Amino acid sequence: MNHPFGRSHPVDTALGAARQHLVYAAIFSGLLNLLYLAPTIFMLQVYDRVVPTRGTMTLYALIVILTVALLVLSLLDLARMRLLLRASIRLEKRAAEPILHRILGATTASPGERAAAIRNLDTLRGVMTGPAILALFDAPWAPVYIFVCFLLHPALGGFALFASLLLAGIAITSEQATKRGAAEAQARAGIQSRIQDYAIQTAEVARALGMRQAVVQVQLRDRADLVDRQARLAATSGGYLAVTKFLRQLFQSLALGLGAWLAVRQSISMGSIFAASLLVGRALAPVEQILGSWKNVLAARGAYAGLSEFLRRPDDTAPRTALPTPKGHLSLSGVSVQAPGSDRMLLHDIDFTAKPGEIVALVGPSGAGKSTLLRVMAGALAPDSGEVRIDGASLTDWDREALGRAVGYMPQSPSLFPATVKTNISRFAAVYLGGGAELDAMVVDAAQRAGAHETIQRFPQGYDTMLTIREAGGLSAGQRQLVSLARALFGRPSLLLLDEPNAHLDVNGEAMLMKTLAALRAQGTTIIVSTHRNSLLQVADRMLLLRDGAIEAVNARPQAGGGGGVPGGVVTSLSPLAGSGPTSAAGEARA
Ligand SMILES: Nc1ncnc2c1ncn2[C@@H]1O[C@H](COP(=O)(O)OP(=O)(O)OP(=O)(O)O)[C@@H](O)[C@H]1O
Repeated sequence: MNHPFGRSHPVDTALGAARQHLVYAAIFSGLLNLLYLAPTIFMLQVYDRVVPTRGTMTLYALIVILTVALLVLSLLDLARMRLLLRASIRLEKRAAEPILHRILGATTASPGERAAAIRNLDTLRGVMTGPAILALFDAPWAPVYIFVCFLLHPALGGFALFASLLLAGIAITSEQATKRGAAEAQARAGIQSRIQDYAIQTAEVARALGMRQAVVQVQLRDRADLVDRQARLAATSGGYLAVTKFLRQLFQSLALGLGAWLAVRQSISMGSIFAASLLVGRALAPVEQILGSWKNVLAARGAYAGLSEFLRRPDDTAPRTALPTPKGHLSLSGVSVQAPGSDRMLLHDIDFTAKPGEIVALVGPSGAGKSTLLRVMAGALAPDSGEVRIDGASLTDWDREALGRAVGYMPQSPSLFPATVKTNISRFAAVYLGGGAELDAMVVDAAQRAGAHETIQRFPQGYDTMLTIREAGGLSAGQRQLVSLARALFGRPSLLLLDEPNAHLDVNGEAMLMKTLAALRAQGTTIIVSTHRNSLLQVADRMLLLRDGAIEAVNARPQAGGGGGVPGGVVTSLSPLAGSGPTSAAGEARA
């Protein structure tokens, strides 16, 4: 699929696309603000023209004009709201796709950063139709009201100018005072919501292990911290808002007083007294509006900055030149991976190659880096240095989607989606292949080769059984593993990466898996399989021993009777691999 926004900043592109609507909304705001003057002019005319001349006909005419002006004002207001709504829909349409692609496609982002990115887009879209943007649109028109005040009398104009500058100053001070706290509170709220989701998911374990009290206490502490931050922020911005409200009301009344004083001195007409008060009020209103919705303005700014930062990462979703379907030549050179946020090496300078029709068993003690290595080989995790190549092309040069369809990856935790078993196995292929008998046949073929067909048929609705959002998806650990294996085998991949595929399989399942792997090897599939159990080693051509993130040994398959070079066969070579014995399999492997 083409991602036309992959290379530039998709939010800027989307905002650019919504610009026309925003420009019209700004123009409408101008007209609206001119029409807001209508009641003031009406009042001036009533006091200064109608009352002194007792001109009832003039009054009727003025009422008609005022009614029309207010009607047009309401229609413009409605049209402006619709324009902003359209702009937000446009933002969603243009930005959601590239951002979702990046969220799922970025190899370097943490889950928190991915979750924040989509939340930021929602925030940005929400602000487009909220009161904050209206206040921002109205603010530039305040000078018009001040100008009209000047027309009434320079003293009134000067007063309006002073009042609006003072309130603008307060608004800027408020922004400075709350900026940092707001950003921190927003970041904490994001973390907090993720922790809470996790606590809900793991509630079962917490109940069983008597951890409820403790988990609740920890949650309460975190919540209290967040509430405290938010309360402090609200108190600060609330204080500024209260001062602003007080000053605005005071200034509005003082304008009336100033007008009366000027009228007594016969410098202005009677009508101008009230007009001055209304105009000053109108000129100051946007400042108060902006302060009232400042939280949203800050949130929008933070959201935009957050999205920009996220989108500055390398774009893994950008289209690449189509390469032929891979045959399965895998090579790693100098691959190193660091633990996020520390300099601990999870993988260190890995050099390794595998060719089509070969099964390599990845072994090593717990935490040796087997899963990490498989994730790197699958392109799920980008190495910090070094290169992974498939059929000679670097992973970064492959079109990730096309390559992914030729790769079968089965992670340690099956990670199934809340969809039907068929949809899961087919990797949502119906979206691009369309459904139909051919797809069904491919799904059943994958399930049969994974030894999952019979198991799936025993599910309540067979292949159409819906997996739930719950962590286990409504299946047993072994069943999940079978479905995940079938998904890995879907589409007959040329490179198969399996992370402990037999961890939950029964004896029959394991025997079936070994038969499948042998058959796939015969068809020329490259297979890398990590395991803690010795049985799978019987089908392996080579064994790669990892320890502390580094390759300790690569050796040919141990044959019964020591033919492969490991004295004592597979079983004796495995126990040290589990990390307990003093004699390492590596030593044996080197022998
Ligand atoms: N996201 C992560 N952040 C930090 N450290 C990590 C992360 N994932 C894995 N590790 C660390 O990387 C090391 C290797 O983990 P990995 O899961 O690759 O080991 P493994 O050999 O597959 O272990 P096992 O046999 O228990 O599955 C471990 O020390 C682990 O603590």
